[in-house]
Amino acid sequence: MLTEYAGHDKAAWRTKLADRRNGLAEELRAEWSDLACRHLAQWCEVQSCRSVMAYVSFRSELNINGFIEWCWGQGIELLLPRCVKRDRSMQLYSVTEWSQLATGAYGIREPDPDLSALKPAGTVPEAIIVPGLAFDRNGGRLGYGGGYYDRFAEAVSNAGGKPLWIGAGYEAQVLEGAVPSDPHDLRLDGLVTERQLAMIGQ
Ligand SMILES: Nc1nc2c(c(=O)[nH]1)N(C=O)[C@@H](CNc1ccc(C(=O)N[C@@H](CCC(=O)O)C(=O)O)cc1)CN2
Ligand SMILES: Nc1ncnc2c1ncn2[C@@H]1O[C@H](COP(=O)(O)OP(=O)(O)OP(=O)(O)O)[C@@H](O)[C@H]1O
Repeated sequence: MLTEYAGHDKAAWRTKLADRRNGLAEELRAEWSDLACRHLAQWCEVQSCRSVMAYVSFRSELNINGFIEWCWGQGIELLLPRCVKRDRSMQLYSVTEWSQLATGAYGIREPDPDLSALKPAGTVPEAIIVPGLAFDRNGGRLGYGGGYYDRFAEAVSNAGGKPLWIGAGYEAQVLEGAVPSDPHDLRLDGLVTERQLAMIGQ
């Protein structure tokens, strides 16, 4: 039952799921990350994507750096978020090389505002690749609890945008049941793992 996960229980889930992800061997994480990057690139090619919002992995997250570099090679506009802690919003920057990043909020490598181009508020990428602690097969996602992506999804929706939201993680992060979910939580359109990129409900 979804209600049994409501509210503060998410915290216990986060600890358990972070431990599980941290326990995956580094070598396997690298191998799985490479496979997922290939699925992402292939999917972008089929979609003829011209702009993608990605993330720079931290801790033991699925590393999509290979995909980011593939986008650069293809001339696909690559957007990365910068956290604004004050109101827990995210601003988008267009990034063309790693040297434009600097260590930012939470120790995550983010666009350096002096070295990258800020996109106007309301910019809507065609696809948004979303990190997380856990996912389910119906578009549910559990993040770190900052609500950054949930707020961003609301802003995108208010701007009238309809991007494709693609969760990214290892198969080991995909729960067979439903992840704890609240009404404000972002729903994903697809999920990429080392196994495949699958659209939800297909
Ligand atoms: N690579 C990457 N970038 C991302 C995210 C992400 O999950 N992965 N985010 C996705 O939202 C945003 C950052 N959100 C974060 C929110 C909380 C914590 C964090 O360290 N939380 C503490 C516990 C709570 C606290 O101290 O405030 C922790 O986990 O120890 C980290 C990132 C934006 N950028
Ligand atoms: N659109 C929103 N507007 C205002 N507050 C929000 C919004 N979405 C989420 N929040 C708040 O943000 C907090 C964190 O939400 P939640 O626990 O769902 O985070 P999460 O999705 O796991 O984290 P993240 O998106 O950062 O990875 C909650 O207190 C929630 O009420």
